[in-house]
Amino acid sequence: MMSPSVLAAAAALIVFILYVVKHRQSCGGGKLPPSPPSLPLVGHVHLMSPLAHRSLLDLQLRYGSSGGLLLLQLGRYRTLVASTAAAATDIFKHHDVAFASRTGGAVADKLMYGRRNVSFAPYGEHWRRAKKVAVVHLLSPRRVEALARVRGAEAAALVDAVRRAAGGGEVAVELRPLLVGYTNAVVTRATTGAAGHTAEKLKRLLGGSEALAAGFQADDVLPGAAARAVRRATGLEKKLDEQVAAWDQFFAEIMAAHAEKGADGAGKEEAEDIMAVLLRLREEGGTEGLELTDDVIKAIVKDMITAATDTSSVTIEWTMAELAANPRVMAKLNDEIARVFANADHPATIAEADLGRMEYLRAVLKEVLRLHPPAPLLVPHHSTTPTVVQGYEVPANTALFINAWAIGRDPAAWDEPEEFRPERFVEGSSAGVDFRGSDYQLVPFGAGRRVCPGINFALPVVELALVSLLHHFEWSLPDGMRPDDLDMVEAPGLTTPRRVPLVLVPRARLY
Ligand code: HEM
Repeated sequence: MMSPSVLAAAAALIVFILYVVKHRQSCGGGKLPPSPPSLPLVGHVHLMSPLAHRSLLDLQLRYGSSGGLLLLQLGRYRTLVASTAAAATDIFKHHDVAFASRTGGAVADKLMYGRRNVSFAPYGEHWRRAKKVAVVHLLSPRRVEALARVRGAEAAALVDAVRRAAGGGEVAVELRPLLVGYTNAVVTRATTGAAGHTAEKLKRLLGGSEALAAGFQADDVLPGAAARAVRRATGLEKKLDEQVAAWDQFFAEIMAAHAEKGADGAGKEEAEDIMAVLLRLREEGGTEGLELTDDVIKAIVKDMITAATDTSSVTIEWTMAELAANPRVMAKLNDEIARVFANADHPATIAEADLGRMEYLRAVLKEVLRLHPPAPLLVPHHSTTPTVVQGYEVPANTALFINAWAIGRDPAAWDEPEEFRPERFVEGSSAGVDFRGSDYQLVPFGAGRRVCPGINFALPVVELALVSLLHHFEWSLPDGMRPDDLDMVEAPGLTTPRRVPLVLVPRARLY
């Protein structure tokens, strides 16, 4: 007798063949963007390595159009890949609405309450309202400003954690757990108002979800019912259900705690966390037309937590790595920090207002995000109408990868793109280029309608941690290691930390 998993795989294959035949028939007859040779059924999946952004740049260079477009069949998704600043410019300037939706799937549905969050929501009224709530009420400059005390306290805790890890001597320290601890603590406090035990719980939940979302899934290759059969047969469905239940329980407890606090929070709007703001908006009716059910509130808070935590810690780790790899830049940034502090009222404490006076710090951060965008393919977009991009027809229902990692290395947009040189943002042809979505050669936060709404939240979190680490410690490579020895390759995933966690030696500075 056949085992359930063999039966499921056979059923999946049949459904998949039917799906591919139907799908291929639905493509129009215009001039499509160029594609590499494909295999029956799998399309181009076999050409992808786990580091998709790197495979996609290789494929672009071999098979792509001169403008930077490539069309692939990745499992069940016909996928347009944009790998140059010119291609990104055309898409964001002229076809933003057409590509403003997201690819979906049962896993995203399950993990995000039927995609009723912001980042995975299909383009439409729910997304529009939820994003407005996020921009106007949750991540506004005023609310970000109100979290300054939280950031200050957690940055001080990060410095203490480094001191403890170094044990008072000059000991090599692995930075990642400390940085994840820092961003996790800031984000937990900002979203739920809780700390300590709650932050630990959240860290475990985030770890579990990441493992489930990593790599190519049955969902990416097979249509609905077949993918579900494979998930069931492989035990993934059960793990997913357990994860979903654990997150839901977590949020139910946080909501209950907020309800208990009740009117205590009223009148103290400035100190409100994101969950509290959403509950208040529901109460007051100022929800921009968004129906804020319990599930929608949970979906949005979960979205903020998952979008904010790893992206920020990954950025800080890459920055410290580039500084260790480029001692000249490290020394210049240290000088800037020392100069600003020498003129500050309290030279030992860091005021966020001082960050705005650190022009070179911002240039360093731009250079890091150019070479190491934490989400190298952004979040995949999806087209809802047919379009013509750079003269090529792109049918509706096409996924879109904007390869921000490749665009940051586009030789038509950047002088000596592989060189780490923050000065390019201060003088020369790239001076003034910013990452907020209007300069399409630098899109670590995306651009257009789907641009990241968390930029203002992320910048002080990242910059305050960096300045704290550099102001309180001198950093060097472990004994015997030279800057060129640092491995600068990413680990696979939707967000890409360093493949090799960064280990550096801190030496406390005395003030
Ligand atoms: C260094 C930190 C961060 C980076 C590099 C980053 C990057 C991104 C990218 C690439 C996207 C997708 C853009 C696109 O699809 O075109 C995105 C979307 C999003 N980000 Fe961020 N992000 C960061 C921090 C944050 C923070 C702190 C928050 C919230 C507190 C946040 C909330 C979101 C949300 C809600 C979306 C979905 C927007 C939509 O689909 O309309 N992000 N982010």
